[in-house]
Amino acid sequence: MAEDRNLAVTMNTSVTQEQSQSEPIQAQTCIIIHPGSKNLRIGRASDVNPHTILHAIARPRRPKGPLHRDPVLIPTVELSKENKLQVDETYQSMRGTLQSCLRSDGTPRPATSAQQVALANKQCIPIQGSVSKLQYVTKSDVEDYIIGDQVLYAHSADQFNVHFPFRHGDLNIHAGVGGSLSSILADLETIWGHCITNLLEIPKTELKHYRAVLVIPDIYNRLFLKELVGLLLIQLGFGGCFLVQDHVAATFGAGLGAACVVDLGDQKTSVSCVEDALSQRATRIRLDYGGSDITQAFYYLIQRAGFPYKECQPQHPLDGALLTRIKEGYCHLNLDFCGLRDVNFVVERPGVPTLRYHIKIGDELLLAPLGLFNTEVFALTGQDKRGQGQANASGDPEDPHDANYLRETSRRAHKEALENQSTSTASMDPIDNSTNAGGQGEEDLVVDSLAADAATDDQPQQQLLYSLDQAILHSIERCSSDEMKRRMYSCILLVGGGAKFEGLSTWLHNRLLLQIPFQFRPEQTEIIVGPKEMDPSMVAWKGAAIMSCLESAQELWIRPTEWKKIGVRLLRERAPFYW
Ligand SMILES: Nc1ncnc2c1ncn2[C@@H]1O[C@H](COP(=O)(O)OP(=O)(O)OP(=O)(O)O)[C@@H](O)[C@H]1O
Repeated sequence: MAEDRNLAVTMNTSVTQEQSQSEPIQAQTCIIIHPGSKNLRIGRASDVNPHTILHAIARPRRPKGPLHRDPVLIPTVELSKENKLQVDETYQSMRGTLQSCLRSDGTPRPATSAQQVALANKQCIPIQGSVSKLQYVTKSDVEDYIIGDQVLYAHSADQFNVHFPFRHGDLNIHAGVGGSLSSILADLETIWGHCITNLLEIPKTELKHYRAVLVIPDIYNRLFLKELVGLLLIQLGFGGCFLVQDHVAATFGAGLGAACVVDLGDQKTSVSCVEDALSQRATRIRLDYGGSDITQAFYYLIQRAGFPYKECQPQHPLDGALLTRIKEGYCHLNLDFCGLRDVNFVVERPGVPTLRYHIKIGDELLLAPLGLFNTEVFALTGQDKRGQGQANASGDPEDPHDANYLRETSRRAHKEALENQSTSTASMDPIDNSTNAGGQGEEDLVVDSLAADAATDDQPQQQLLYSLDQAILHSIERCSSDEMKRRMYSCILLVGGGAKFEGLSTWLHNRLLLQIPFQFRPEQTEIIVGPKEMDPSMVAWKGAAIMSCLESAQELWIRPTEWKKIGVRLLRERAPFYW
């Protein structure tokens, strides 16, 4: 019911004349903010593309204060013997599969081995260039903080604390310094405020004339959302804001009414089914792996194939960024690319001569992204990786109609209904009594499920670490009707930077074709990456920009005055998603 109401809010184009006149839609005064675990995308709704920066901040460390440096790449872990064996066996079996693959013209595809690659790189000596003009940023260069890509150059000798406010697709709460909710909100205020002033060139004092749309994760934590609205309206001082889920925004960006949306980010992969601007709650899945895990898997593989840049330290920000660039430039899922391929890269560290490498890499380029379909290998970056679904709503002291209230009133109403039933049935024919017993059973079920809801408040539903194809199948299986399942199987939208691997859509298509249940098989399954030639990592941002200008979105805006007065209840009433 609540979902239907919100659907009406989002899609309703019959905003009253008065409202639309009083609030003209001006794309230049709408700022769209899409924060990610690695990247921040920010820009005016009227911009063709947003500014994309590393979503990180470095702050000078206090003398003798605690040190905390969030890594650029998700770190690898010490593998147990069994896990190491499992990872190696999985790669071995993947290599075996590649050996039996055909190219698109039907000819056998020659596979490469790690030994072949190691042999080809044995003689590789890097070419030394001139001394790099890059410089590390030191404490004396900085007044308060460093933001964005500059953070990669924050002096390594423990002068700075480095924070990424988002990790694994959600706020990066941790027990270390800078890991509390208030510290993270302070970091976000600084980073976003800095971008607005310096990249968008809007003075902070002017923000009351601007509105913000915040793109939030599909699976969200209500407490965090409440704080983020406060950050936009009170701390940053925007004149209005609304929140939109990234998957819903992606369907707007792609111009689709219904799609199973798959977001391949840096540290998470999320899937959900969206129809008419609503992400179906039961279909939401977030998995603990993304592009960063693929980069680490790639490094693991090339190390075993004699990677000649022996000094590489993936935990060093500049090497982490270098490995990421090589992955982005060369890794693929295209079976027509085979044999040893030339890979060129330059190692550049401030103040020392650059080193240019020309090396060969073989099937490692394909095996690394194939981890998306063989998730056992992601044990490399964590042996307890999981998936999760949307947590149930919990109580909020500021919201008199919070989930607890709804649960209580449902229980009371249920009890009264039962009492009424028993008095009325007492005077009835015993045959009718038995009919009522059946009805009562049904209502008990409702109460049971409400009780179960209470038991799982705030606890994200734990799920298995599905592979990409399994996650899509599981998500679609949870759609409420067969018709919807059919629609979702016919249109799968891939977004996020990780969707850019060449050949990913064909690979996924082939995997899914074999597994879609016969009765739901659509005439055609379309897998869309980069709709309308858009960069897949910008689709959600674009969608939010489009939404902000729709007349139907005008009733979603939350104003600072009403937020101060009414608070979180406004989100229940206005959010374009089930609160
Ligand atoms: N051409 C490419 N090929 C493969 N991967 C790419 C390419 N370009 C970017 N990526 C990867 O995409 C990821 C970043 O994607 P995106 O910006 O969508 O993530 P994010 O929003 O910051 O993170 P998250 O969604 O996990 O919160 C990085 O891991 C990056 O290496």
